[in-house]
Amino acid sequence: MTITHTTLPAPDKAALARQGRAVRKRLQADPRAYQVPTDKAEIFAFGDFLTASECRRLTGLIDDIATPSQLHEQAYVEGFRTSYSGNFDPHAPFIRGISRRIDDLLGVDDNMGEAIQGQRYLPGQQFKPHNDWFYTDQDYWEIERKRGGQRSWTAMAFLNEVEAGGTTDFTEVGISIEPKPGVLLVWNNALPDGMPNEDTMHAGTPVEAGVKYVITKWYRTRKWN
Ligand SMILES: O=C(O)CCC(=O)C(=O)O
Ligand SMILES: [Fe+2]
Repeated sequence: MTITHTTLPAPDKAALARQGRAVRKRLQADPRAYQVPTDKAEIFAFGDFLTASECRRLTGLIDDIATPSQLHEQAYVEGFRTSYSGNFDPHAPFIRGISRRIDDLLGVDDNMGEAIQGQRYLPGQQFKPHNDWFYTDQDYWEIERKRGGQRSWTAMAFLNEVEAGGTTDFTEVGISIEPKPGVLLVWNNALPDGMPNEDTMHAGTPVEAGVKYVITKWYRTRKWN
């Protein structure tokens, strides 16, 4: 029997629906937001969210903090997420400023967001198709449940131009987004009713030439700690 994750109990469903509505309303009213035309998932893009100098500064910080990326799944799958990543110090004024700008854009309280993570992919490195929301039948959920619960929205920014490869592909929606420095992607990991949206499946495809740098901020339904 195949168990799809949408048939599992959905903790935080009401909160996800509520947060979904609030953020959707705010983004759709924002003239800077471009909404990807699909009814499968709510995906928005903002051009020039970060300046060139902010992008440069962030890539330098990623080089300082990056260590091999972790996966939430207990059984580590070889080759699944081969990038290097690390969390920025959320108290550093520069990071706090960027973090607040993302909170503001979404209209979400800053204590709901995880620490911003920086990520670097060298040629051959990738993040295979995955969902950002937690699989609540996995052992890690017991920990995540207590530190903020289910993930709601994701905000991810590209920091540089990649020579070849390294696109962000939403495999179920059928779009492939090329890294452009300063562009911020924002998407709802849940459906409007608060159930996990399987169609938010996405991948960082292998970098073929050059290096790829991104930052990601994941939001929870409750206070993150
Ligand atoms: O690097 C990418 O394009 C995708 C990154 C990603 O999926 C994530 O940080 O959750
Ligand atoms: Fe992701």
